[in-house]
Amino acid sequence: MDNEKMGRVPVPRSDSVRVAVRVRPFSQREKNSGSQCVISMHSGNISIRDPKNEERVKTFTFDLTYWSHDGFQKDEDGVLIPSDPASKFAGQSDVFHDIGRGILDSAWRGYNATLLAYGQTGSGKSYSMIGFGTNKGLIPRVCEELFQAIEKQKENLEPQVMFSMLEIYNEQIRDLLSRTKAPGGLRVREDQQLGFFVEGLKWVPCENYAQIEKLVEQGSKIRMTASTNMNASSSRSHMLIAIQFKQVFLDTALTKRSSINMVDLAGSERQRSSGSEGDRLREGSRVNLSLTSLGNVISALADLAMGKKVLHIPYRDSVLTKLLQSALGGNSRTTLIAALSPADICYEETLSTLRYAERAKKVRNRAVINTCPLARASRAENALLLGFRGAGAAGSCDVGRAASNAICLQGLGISDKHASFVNLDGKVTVAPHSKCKVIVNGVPVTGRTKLQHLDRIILGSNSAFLYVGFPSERGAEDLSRFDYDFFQLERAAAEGVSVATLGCVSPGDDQADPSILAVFQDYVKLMPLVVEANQMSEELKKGLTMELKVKNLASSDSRGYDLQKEVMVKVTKQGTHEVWIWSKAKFINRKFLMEELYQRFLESRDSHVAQEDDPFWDPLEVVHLGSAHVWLQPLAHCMMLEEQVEFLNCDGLEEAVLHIRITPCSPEGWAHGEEDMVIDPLELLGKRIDFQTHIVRCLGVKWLKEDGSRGIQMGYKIYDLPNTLYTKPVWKSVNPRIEETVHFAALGASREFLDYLLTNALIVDLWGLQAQKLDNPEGATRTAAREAKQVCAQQASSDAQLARALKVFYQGMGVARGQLLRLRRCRPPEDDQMLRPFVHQQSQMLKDLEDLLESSLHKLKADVAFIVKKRKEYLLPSQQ
Ligand SMILES: Nc1ncnc2c1ncn2[C@@H]1O[C@H](COP(=O)(O)OP(=O)(O)OP(=O)(O)O)[C@@H](O)[C@H]1O
Repeated sequence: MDNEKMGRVPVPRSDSVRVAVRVRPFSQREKNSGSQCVISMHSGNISIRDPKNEERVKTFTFDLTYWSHDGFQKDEDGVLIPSDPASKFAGQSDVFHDIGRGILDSAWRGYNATLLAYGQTGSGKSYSMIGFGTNKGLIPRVCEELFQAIEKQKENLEPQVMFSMLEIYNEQIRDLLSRTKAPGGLRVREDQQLGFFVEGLKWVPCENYAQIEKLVEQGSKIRMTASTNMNASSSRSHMLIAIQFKQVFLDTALTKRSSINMVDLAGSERQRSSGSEGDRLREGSRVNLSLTSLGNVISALADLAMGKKVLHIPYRDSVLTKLLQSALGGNSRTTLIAALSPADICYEETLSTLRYAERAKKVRNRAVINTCPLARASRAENALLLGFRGAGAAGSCDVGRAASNAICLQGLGISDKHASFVNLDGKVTVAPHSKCKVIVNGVPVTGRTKLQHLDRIILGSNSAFLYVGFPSERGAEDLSRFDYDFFQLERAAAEGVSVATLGCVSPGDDQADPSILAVFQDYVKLMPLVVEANQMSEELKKGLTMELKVKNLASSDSRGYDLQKEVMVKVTKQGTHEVWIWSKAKFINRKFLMEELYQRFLESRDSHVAQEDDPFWDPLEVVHLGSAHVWLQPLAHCMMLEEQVEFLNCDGLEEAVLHIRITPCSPEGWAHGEEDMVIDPLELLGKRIDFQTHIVRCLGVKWLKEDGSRGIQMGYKIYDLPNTLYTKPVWKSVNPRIEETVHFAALGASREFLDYLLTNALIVDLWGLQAQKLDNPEGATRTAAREAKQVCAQQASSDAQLARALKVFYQGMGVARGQLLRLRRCRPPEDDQMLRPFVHQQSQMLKDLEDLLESSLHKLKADVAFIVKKRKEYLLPSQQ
């Protein structure tokens, strides 16, 4: 089974993107036209002078500067070398020495490494990356040295190299190792752990440099190029060569992985100078889209690194930025090489390249070593099987972290002595030690449990095993279907989460909505991560409980349409009940940082971290508890509406009840009477409509029942008014009284406004407020809190009864209002003969109305009397 999972070892600090600049020689064309060199380099600084104004010189500083403009000659092999010892000329080997070696060093150590070549067309990007003839560039040199080093490696290392090569052209991806071109190009997909990846891209396993050399040659031939006005062999496509390098250490069963990305970017020149037209214009703009997006991502990350507030990093804006997501601001050691033309005619472009490079310099990445400890788990799985084989027909073996166990297991949530397997008369059972986590076929077990052939076992957080029974029990099953996802799907099903529970298109229809399927996939992917995060929280004594939730976005649609759902993680601090809601992206990011901290803890037993850097900490935040829909239709008839509506939380359950009144009124605020009702809303067209919203109170707020020290606040937005109106915050009350009125006026009711009233609901959002509290582990305080909670719960339960009673009452009133409206609409018949049945019908309707009013009132009275009695009962003993 494939149960690999990435574990990560931290580096002490985050790395900035390393930026190198390189100036090429004049091209023949530049020489012929008598170009002037506008660039100079001195002690690591690079200066550029404006050819139109000699005085204007701009100087930049970068990590690496390469002068390849002059001072060189060819050796007998055609390799460019310095022409004399004093020359500052930097050849391909110098660039490789700094940049290429850095990439290889990162790869061997298990870091991801990315190299980007940026610059205008013809500035020397391909020369640095691929090279020409004997002047081999970085890519071939890196690959060659990688294999040279592999050959020198010790016996106990098993290296694996996979190679891929693609081109992004016109926002479409083409596999440069495949002769067949997928129509529309290959697609970029997103995976929780892998991030963005290209679906169906060919990855070729390579065993020597010659193979890679052949692949690069083959790929380069296929590479799509089109000439522009500026350079006949120019490329307006981005080429990305990726190498997956995996080292399997046979003695420790540990693997290290590194992903090396080397990107030759398309020319960075602006549209006006490329002279593209027609289809090419589209192509040009789309090439620029990727580069513009890259610039935007770099700018956003640079701002972020400078401490500026950045709401969003636009990785998703282009194919290129998606694929470079981890290279920029993520898990990668990244180098950008900015290729520069020395010529005065390229001044503007070169200056813009230097500015771009300067921004890139500020981007900070978080490169971490990628190790795969779960390779151990699969080894242990073999050991588990072998253990039984060795044990013969009967016996027992313990599994756990400690070396004394028959099967020694590493992994998150695995205790020193975790579980024992017993084979008695050919019947195998498993039993967890103490409270250790053991899950069999998706269900947690607490006692000794019999195992059947092909049972799925999860030990600790996520160490997954398949129990393969004795040969007599085995058939010709396909074991490959029991992959990691199988285990997680089973676990999700045991927790009651499936596509069906999340919502099908229609009952009995297997064809689930694709968005539901996507949410389910997210859920299954995040579920083991949440389990791990909880385990880390427990071991690091962070006291956080994380729960995976599916948020129904329909609650925020004013027309109640069934919108998409999304997963989120509810985080609760155990002692203080503080709550945070994390988006999927935030959780994944945090999980990554948690792993770093946890890894440090494992290595040094030190998990101390400053609060602001603690992935388990966040400042207190306001939590969205739920939304209530108040349908506005009565307003379109100039009718008052008074409702008790539920605030539904993300699970679709009642979070509280809102008591709201919306009253049509005069501009001075005088409530309209029944005589002002209109049958046809169009009668109001163009007229002034005034109404007042009055939020009376909130009832049975669960948020407060869980913790009486909290508060709530409500917010709502009417029609197209830009601002959300918030009620005052109210603390420590399960049934907070609000009593806030706001007057609205539509000066000339438009058809859109009337439509809004007829078809939309006012969405009132309920927000949970929380106050800073200290963890108080004292037992006495806990008991007091528990008692207070009990009283609070009792009170809350009677409040909820009251809320329910009122709700039933108001529902009755709603029906009564409808009947009244119908009565008002009835016009007496012209025909006298029909008058009697009309009167009869009217009196019947009035009678129904009277009955309804009476029974509603009677029920309310009875309910209130019951609640008052109950309240007295539970208040009395505590007063004694
Ligand atoms: N450092 C260098 N030393 C010698 N010649 C160079 C150097 N850099 C570039 N050249 C030469 O300059 C020309 C343009 O370089 P190159 O093709 O690498 O540019 P480019 O930026 O990759 O352009 P494009 O994006 O259009 O492919 C080539 O003829 C190349 O041989």
